[in-house]
Amino acid sequence: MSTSYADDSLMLHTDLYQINMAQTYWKDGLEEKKAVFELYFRKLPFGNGYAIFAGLERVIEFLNQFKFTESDIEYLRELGYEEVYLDFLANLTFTGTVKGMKEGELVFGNEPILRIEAPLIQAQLIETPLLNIVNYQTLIATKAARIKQLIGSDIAMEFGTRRAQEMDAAIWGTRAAYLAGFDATSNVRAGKKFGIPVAGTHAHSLVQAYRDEYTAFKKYAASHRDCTFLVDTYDTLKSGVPNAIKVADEEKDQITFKAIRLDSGDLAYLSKKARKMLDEAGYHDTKIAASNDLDEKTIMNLKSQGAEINIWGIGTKLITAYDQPALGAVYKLVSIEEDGEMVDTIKISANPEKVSTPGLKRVFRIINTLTRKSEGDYIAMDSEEPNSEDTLIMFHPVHTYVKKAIRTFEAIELHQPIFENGVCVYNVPSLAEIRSYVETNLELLWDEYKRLHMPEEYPVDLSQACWDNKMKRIAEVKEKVASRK
Ligand SMILES: Nc1ncnc2c1ncn2[C@@H]1O[C@H](COP(=O)(O)OP(=O)(O)OP(=O)(O)O)[C@@H](O)[C@H]1O
Ligand SMILES: O=P(O)(O)OC[C@H]1O[C@H](OP(=O)(O)OP(=O)(O)O)[C@H](O)[C@@H]1O
Ligand SMILES: O=C(O)c1cccnc1
Repeated sequence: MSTSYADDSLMLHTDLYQINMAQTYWKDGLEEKKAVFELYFRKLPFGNGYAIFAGLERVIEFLNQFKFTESDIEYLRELGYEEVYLDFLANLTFTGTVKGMKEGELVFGNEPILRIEAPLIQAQLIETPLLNIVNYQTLIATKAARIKQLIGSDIAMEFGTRRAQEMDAAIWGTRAAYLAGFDATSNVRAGKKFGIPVAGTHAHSLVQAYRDEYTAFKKYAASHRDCTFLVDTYDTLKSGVPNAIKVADEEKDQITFKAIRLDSGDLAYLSKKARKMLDEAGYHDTKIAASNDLDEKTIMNLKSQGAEINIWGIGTKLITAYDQPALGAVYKLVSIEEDGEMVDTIKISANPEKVSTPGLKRVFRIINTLTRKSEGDYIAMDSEEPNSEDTLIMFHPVHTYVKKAIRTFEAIELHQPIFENGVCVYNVPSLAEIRSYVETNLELLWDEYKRLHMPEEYPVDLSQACWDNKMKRIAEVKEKVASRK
């Protein structure tokens, strides 16, 4: 049996090693030592050309409630932590400064999505929950954006709750899908919690319960104005569609025959045949919904076969990010206080793509003022002002010979102040605002970056100063290592 606590919190929703590292720092008298961490992923998911950042609202909620409760401390006491350390933890509040992208921002590999400046202990304790939130929600938002991009003005319904990795994933996943362009969800709690439109049809069990399709549709029609009938329980074309039309004819003035739903068989073939039958019966406005393990690949396939489907119900493959179940965002230390000064830190790897970029940085989206399209993102040191430069040189951070010079540009800073010294200073936008932000942002990208298959690589470049700083730190580390030999 699990135990419920009246004062439950998410403070222990972290890895034990964070609490152990915090203990080391605290014991060493480092509770005020400042650190700067950045949260970013390296590789875009699903082979997509962009990702949609989601999760900020929950990150803010978490940081606003950053406080160990009595039962948290009691549990840590049971684990054997010493009393003086527990006293310190019990009094800990979040005093850090956070900058980051807006929710719904288009994000790319290797650019800091969130930047946390805080006492090392605090910054360390929040690593795991922040990654947990951002990794999942960003992944689902990106998957949803791929699907919505493909279906355009067709309706996308999120049906995944029964298949989601538990309840939190269903709720926050459907929010991520909605902000990235989905139109509705079947999850009623998500409707109540976030104001997402809820919608739904009926299950095969309705037909099975009445043991007869005609009766089931008739009874449904007697209790609902808007009707979508699931027509594939017995035989879609011989029984399902004819029964739906018969009931609609009989109940003409009582119901709106919104749609039929197909959930098995050859969806292209059945939808074309069903469309013809509905049209012949005069139901030109009745739509055809489809479900059954759909994702962007199947939908593209169905579209290429001329499927007559205008409502797509998508569950398992969206909510579980079936073809890539993790984003892989990381949280890296980029600067640390030493003798009262901040010094930049680096993590070296044999793989040049994995070498971290040291120092406090800002991210700019470089908009070409002639085309109003984005030329790429530009990561600069905190003190740099790209807008004051006449010509911006953008070069690939690994293959540096790949470069371009841009003269007509506007550099839009992507990081917003989120927390200042522990106080949230960010005006959290509504979901509707986030949705339209995603839409207008996608307009900034050339189509080559947006195609679903093998998109062009969107440039995420370092300023010269940022690149020089990185090279300097690499040289320093190499020298240090060499002198130890
Ligand atoms: N015309 C089509 N072209 C490509 N894929 C299709 C087409 N029609 C259906 N599909 C997809 O093929 C898969 C069919 O899966 P499956 O064989 O499990 O379903 P089924 O037998 O039709 O129904 P059931 O769910 O009852 O098993 C689904 O993912 C479905 O979305
Ligand atoms: O296929 P997904 O993308 O995961 O979408 C959700 C699925 O959930 C339902 O099936 P289920 O067999 O659970 O119940 P049903 O009896 O209502 O069909 C529905 O019919 C969809 O097929
Ligand atoms: O409303 C529906 O049709 C629905 C809801 C959840 C899962 N599958 C279908």
